[in-house]
Amino acid sequence: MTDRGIDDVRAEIDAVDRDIVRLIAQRQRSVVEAGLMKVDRHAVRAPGRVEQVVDKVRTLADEAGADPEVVERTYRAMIGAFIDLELSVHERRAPSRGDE
Ligand SMILES: O=C(O)C(=O)C[C@]1(C(=O)O)C=C[C@@H](O)C=C1
Repeated sequence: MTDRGIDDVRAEIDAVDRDIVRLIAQRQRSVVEAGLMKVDRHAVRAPGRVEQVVDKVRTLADEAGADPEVVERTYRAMIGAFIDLELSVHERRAPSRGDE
């Protein structure tokens, strides 16, 4: 038997969430910088790069003892949100001519 209760486990989850959000903020700064370097909306979406990232994090998940399926789905959702952010940053820098 353990003395740990649900509050202890949730405190641990909350601490992990603080780390995750801090790392998402760090990742966001790099993603926005990458978006500013790209020439058009297709380059922002970079579908080949998305698959590379997903392959890489599935391997990292295996090594770390995380479920690769959970990690892949988390990353696809996160990258989708980052693509929207990059597109809005890109659009503000170079308003679309509607032909991309
Ligand atoms: O690697 C890039 O080019 C990025 O902009 C980063 C990132 C990502 O979040 O991983 C975001 C948008 C692209 O679709 C591909 C990958």
